[in-house]
Amino acid sequence: MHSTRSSVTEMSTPLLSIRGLKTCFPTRAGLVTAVDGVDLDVYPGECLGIVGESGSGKSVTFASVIGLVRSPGYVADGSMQFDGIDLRGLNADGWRTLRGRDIAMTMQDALTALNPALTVAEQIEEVLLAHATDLPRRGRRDAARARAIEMLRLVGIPAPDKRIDDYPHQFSGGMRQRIMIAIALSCRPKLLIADEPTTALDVTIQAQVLDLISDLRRELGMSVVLITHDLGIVAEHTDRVAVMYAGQIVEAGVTRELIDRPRHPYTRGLIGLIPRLSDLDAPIKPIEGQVPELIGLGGTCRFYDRCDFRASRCRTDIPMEAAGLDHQVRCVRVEESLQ
Ligand SMILES: Nc1ncnc2c1ncn2[C@@H]1O[C@H](COP(=O)(O)OP(=O)(O)OP(=O)(O)O)[C@@H](O)[C@H]1O
Repeated sequence: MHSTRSSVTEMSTPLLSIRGLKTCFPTRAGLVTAVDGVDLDVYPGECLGIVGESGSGKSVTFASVIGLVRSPGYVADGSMQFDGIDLRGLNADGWRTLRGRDIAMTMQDALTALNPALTVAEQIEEVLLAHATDLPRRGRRDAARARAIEMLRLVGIPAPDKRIDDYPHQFSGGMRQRIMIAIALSCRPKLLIADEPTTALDVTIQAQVLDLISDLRRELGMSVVLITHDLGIVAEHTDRVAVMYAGQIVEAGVTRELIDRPRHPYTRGLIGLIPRLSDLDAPIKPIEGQVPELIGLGGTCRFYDRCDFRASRCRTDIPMEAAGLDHQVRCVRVEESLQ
């Protein structure tokens, strides 16, 4: 996301800057390149959406950013700078400090991410005692508990002073998601990575949790990366968006512009999946086919097999090109496909 830049991005230095990120998993079938040459910037205070079908590399990209790629996977190439820190140069201690304090990530499934054997109080206090730098030396534990209750109140848990001593299974799915957000935000991180924060929730609770993240972003002045497969959520809650397909970003830009003027045939397919408010009964036409196996790709556009506009000149590695103000696209047939 460089080249032509809009007013959203031109004034500030990115908080997180990723260039040429490549993350691989050795498997029996061969080397899976789950993330292949990703460039991304996240600016202070913004919400960046990462959208794409299942298996496009969204989670692995951000697992790489927080140093939690599952073994035997590894970051094979690229650079990642966060607030002046070279993330690839961090040792285990460095990661531990950064993860609790400056970058927090909420996982897709709150029930498995939370520890079932510890009360909510114990889980939030553990993070605070390890990372909060502004708790008083005397009465640290009491101060951590008070802060934990305040966090639960902030994310909308009723009667937080009583519920704080309950275990995760005593809460509903929506409440558990809120608790995970409370834990993630308890040290006031500069960056929150929210991976599918609402997939498991019904629509009303979904909207509440997403509104909560937006409100807290404004209140705490943090940046948010919102990972989702739902472009409808992106349209409502993000400032900029990157569309991922088969380990690469295929289109990126300011959300409004990208939704109003999508260029890549894949993005246009995803937009076709947003139900129109005026016509909720209209049939949704899914994008036919599947994301390709991420082994030995290269030498052709990755969307080739599923694309209605494929041509012989798509049989090469396609670079990202500027397509407008802070708008880039990885397609050599943009003009023809728009006619
Ligand atoms: N542990 C692993 N071993 C082998 N391959 C893996 C592993 N984890 C991820 N991958 C590969 O990376 C690809 C991208 O996974 P990732 O979880 O980033 O996708 P995603 O876009 O976040 O999808 P979802 O929305 O389902 O979470 C997978 O399709 C798979 O090929």
